[in-house]
Amino acid sequence: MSETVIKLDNIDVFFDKGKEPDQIKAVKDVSLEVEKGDIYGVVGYSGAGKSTLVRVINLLQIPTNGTIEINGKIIFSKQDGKQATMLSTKELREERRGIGMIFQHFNLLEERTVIENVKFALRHSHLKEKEITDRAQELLDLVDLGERGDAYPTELSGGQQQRVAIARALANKPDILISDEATSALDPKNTTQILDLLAKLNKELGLTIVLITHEMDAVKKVANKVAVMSAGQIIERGSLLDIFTNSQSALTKELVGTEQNSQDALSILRQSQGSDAANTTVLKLTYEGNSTGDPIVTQLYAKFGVQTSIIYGNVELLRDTPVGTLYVVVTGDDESRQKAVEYLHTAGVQATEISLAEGSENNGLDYKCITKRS
Ligand SMILES: Nc1ncnc2c1ncn2[C@@H]1O[C@H](COP(=O)(O)OP(=O)(O)OP(=O)(O)O)[C@@H](O)[C@H]1O
Repeated sequence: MSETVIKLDNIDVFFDKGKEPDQIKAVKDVSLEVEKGDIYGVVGYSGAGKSTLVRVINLLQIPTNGTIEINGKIIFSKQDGKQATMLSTKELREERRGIGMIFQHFNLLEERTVIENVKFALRHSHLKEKEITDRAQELLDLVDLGERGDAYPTELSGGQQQRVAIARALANKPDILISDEATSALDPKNTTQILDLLAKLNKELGLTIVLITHEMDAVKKVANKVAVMSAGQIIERGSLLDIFTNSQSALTKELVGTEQNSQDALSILRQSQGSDAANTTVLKLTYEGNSTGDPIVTQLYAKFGVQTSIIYGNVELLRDTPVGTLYVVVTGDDESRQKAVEYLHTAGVQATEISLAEGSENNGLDYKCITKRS
């Protein structure tokens, strides 16, 4: 059974602007549930409110209103200015130990060696000196830097420094890790290494990760769930697959890149359709796993006598699962086309009918979901 580890209810974070009457509403009425073992991507452009929202999780940012529950315990609650729950400083320190955090800038102590940086995070633990050293070494081994304990941060690459920061963040054995743009300053190779490491920690330690980023590629590689933020609110959320294959808002489509693909497909379709639109249906097909589109499309002719032309296609890796998208034109009588669509449904293919009418919603694309993945 799934277990909720982070529950944010109706969170507002408003900042006063000095003497001005208006406030900056950085987070507006946001609710979010993160379950144990999730890698929950929170994406959006700069200024959307992502950092402010995640800083609320460990009360680095005190909300204006809302309730924060961590591992079933309410650690903060305030509604309409009335405070119901706020932990003491000591309790808060304890709670924060259960939540590690990494940032875009690694914030390492440059005058201390790598192992000393990790040991620094254990200075308030009740461990003895030898135990602290052993634990720090164990953490460095975990992030594949077991041999570099005596190096200084400046002797390491950006990716290695971020791995030290991860080791430090895990020092007190948190069950939640918040990653705030942790790969934003890294090159693609180091980014991949860090994301692979986060995925490994998630899998091997059962670490729950909240991944704040403006890079959809990072989310695509490791997250299982995604929330899209804009102007202080979550405008869309869902499983990684849903967000990529069935995104609703223009911003989400823009972030995942499907908007451009759709527009390319649409313009090809408009050119190729001509006036012969009778007896045809334009479909966007989405399928996951190792099946490829070709056999499915070929089978439609053999089984139902409908002709199917592929107009546009691509395959993406979501986590490690290939997900294909095809834009196809299906030609045949009404009944055969309907049967073909039903067959696609039973074959686990999501089919979305596309209207080519000019001026229809969404820049000419009018989605009507006619089958759903079962
Ligand atoms: N301490 C603060 N005082 C006043 N305004 C703030 C404060 N912190 C954040 N803001 C404002 O709140 C809004 C959201 O900022 P936030 O940093 O949460 O966005 P973000 O999505 O994380 O973007 P970025 O990646 O650029 O940090 C912005 O308008 C920002 O200027």
